[in-house]
Amino acid sequence: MNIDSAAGPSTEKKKPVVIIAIGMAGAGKSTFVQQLTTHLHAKSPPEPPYLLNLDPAVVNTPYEANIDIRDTVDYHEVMKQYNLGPNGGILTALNLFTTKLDQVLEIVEKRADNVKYVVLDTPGQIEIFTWSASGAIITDAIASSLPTVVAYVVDTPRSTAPATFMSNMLYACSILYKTKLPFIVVFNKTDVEPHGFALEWMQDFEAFQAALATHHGTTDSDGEPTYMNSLMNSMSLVLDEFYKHLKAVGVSSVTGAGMDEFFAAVEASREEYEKEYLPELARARAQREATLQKKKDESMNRMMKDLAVDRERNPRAAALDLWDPNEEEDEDDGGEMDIIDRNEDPWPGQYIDLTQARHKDDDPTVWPRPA
Ligand SMILES: Nc1nc2c(ncn2[C@@H]2O[C@H](COP(=O)(O)OP(=O)(O)OP(=O)(O)O)[C@@H](O)[C@H]2O)c(=O)[nH]1
Repeated sequence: MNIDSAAGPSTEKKKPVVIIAIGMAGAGKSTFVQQLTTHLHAKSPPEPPYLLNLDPAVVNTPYEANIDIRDTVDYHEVMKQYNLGPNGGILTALNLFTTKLDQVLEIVEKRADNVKYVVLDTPGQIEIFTWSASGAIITDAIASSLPTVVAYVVDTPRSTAPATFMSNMLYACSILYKTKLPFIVVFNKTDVEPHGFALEWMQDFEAFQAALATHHGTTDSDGEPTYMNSLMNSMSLVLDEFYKHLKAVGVSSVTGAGMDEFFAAVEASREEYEKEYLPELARARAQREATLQKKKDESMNRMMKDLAVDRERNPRAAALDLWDPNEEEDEDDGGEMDIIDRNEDPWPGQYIDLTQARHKDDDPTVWPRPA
């Protein structure tokens, strides 16, 4: 953070917070990211965020991304070469981009001292990011190096019907339990529809049930509650528990209303990340390492036993099988940077189309085809 010079040399610099903007198509993610940027630029001194666009299919972004997936993967080429439709194309483009994730992280970490926020705009088709392996890899990799928060953008005017609201909240719930990251529900477009009704439904399940009872289509021709109505009634009790684990704010990405509240929620989420997510991450990592070490030890013991048996059976071959210290080691292929950080000066031929690699005779790379 930019405050440490004022706070004295002993104060440790805070890491930037990564905000992952997720939401249904048309919820306003890109406009929200643009409004975040405007808000941070307007601060004194300005705090421009570091922006990553992960939507390969977006035609225009209303902000200038620092790293843009479209610089690395040509989504139309991916569709053509792999014979895919739009969703398959976006998913495959994201998979190809994920193969370069180490470079992205390296660049982001280099910028970490100079920015307070890193913002990720995700593909319009929500499930492509939230339910794909690459989405999970990107989220986990980022969250294991920097404090990360999910901003789940909701189209408020389209969520006023209890059934739509509940579907949206169930989706949010599934993302929360999948990522386990601090979670902010951002009720967007409050200039069109204030989000008071949503907060009330989240705080008081009886208010939600009352809204459900009065909403048309929730009773059958005999005036009895429909199956859907009963289901949603029960679900509202389940979701009541889930609502306790998240923060909710209302914003307008057009007027900028609610942005201060959003950033207050982000700061609270940073603390939550440090207190809850990090220890859990360390525990899971230690467990994984212990399991891996156990497996390694087991296979090493097995191999040593097999080797001993082989040597006993064939002592002549064993005598020839010696390590030669003069033998040359395999050379490291060096980490050539392909990801473009737009903050740096452009250079000729910086555009790298990953999909074109398949066509170069001298390049043996074969991109994996989707299953
Ligand atoms: N009135 C109003 N309109 C908004 C607001 N935020 C976004 N919009 C509009 O909603 C539409 C969708 O916004 P986008 O930012 O493109 O939504 P998105 O979620 O990025 O959409 P995808 O590209 O499909 O992922 C656009 O017409 C925006 O102008 C808001 O706060 N208020």
